[in-house]
Amino acid sequence: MPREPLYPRSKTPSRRGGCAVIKVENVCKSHLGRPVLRNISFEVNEGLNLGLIGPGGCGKTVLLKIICGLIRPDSGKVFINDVDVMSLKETEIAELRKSLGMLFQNYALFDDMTVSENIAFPLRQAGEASEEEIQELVKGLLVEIGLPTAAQKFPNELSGGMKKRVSFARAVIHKPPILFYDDPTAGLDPVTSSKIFRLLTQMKDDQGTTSITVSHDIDGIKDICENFLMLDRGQIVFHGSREEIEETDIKLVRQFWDASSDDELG
Ligand SMILES: Nc1ncnc2c1ncn2[C@@H]1O[C@H](COP(=O)(O)OP(=O)(O)OP(=O)(O)O)[C@@H](O)[C@H]1O
Repeated sequence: MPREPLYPRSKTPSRRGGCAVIKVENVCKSHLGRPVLRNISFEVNEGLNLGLIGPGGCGKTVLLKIICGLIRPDSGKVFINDVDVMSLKETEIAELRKSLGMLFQNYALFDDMTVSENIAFPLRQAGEASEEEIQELVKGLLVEIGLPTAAQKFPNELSGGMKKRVSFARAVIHKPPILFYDDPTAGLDPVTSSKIFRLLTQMKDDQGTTSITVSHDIDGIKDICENFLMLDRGQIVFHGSREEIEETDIKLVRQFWDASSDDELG
């Protein structure tokens, strides 16, 4: 029998029919006196995945953290489903984050919890699923991420790549309507990377998830994102569709896109 989504999309204010779910307006951020993000504005429409690309240190992670409410910008605004994230109190931001899925580079697994407990954490926090449902979902996800026997292991018994896969499972288990992935396949072998990209696409196709994916794996994200935004030294240098980025004559963008694709092939 088809189950209701565990985190029904209607629980968060949403605009449908291809409307903007994530809106970033004139965001600026400096760090230690240096500009990290300069006047960033863009939107991500419902059900789409935006690929956020650019050279190391150009500000991708900081931008993602600002959108999730983990870092405050110096100026500018972020709206998630029309809610002005900056206007929220800490407790409200914490509440909003429960409806987001986030996968950041530093895994952030709880060391004193087993793999199974780590993955189940967002569901237990939401308090909407029965223990039986939780166990079933965890088991299914463990198979999908290729770790069917790791349920009772602790994070310190896992390799970096395994931790990454567990973090991915934890980010998606509550089927959040909005997902942020910071380099979800970094450090993973090609087979596991394509598994993760497949799962990510499945989330989008099945749940209509809206997402932003930071990745250095251009070949990998080419097929899973509809649009791409490239940053360079904190500024947007490109925003458009896959067709547009493949045809762009902006030299910097061309070079980055082609070189990154070649790297992956080599
Ligand atoms: N809390 C913070 N707020 C603002 N800027 C920060 C903060 N922490 C680090 N930075 C700076 O932000 C800059 C951009 O870093 P960021 O991690 O966003 O780059 P990135 O594009 O994700 O790089 P990579 O591809 O290597 O992961 C760095 O120069 C860093 O010093």
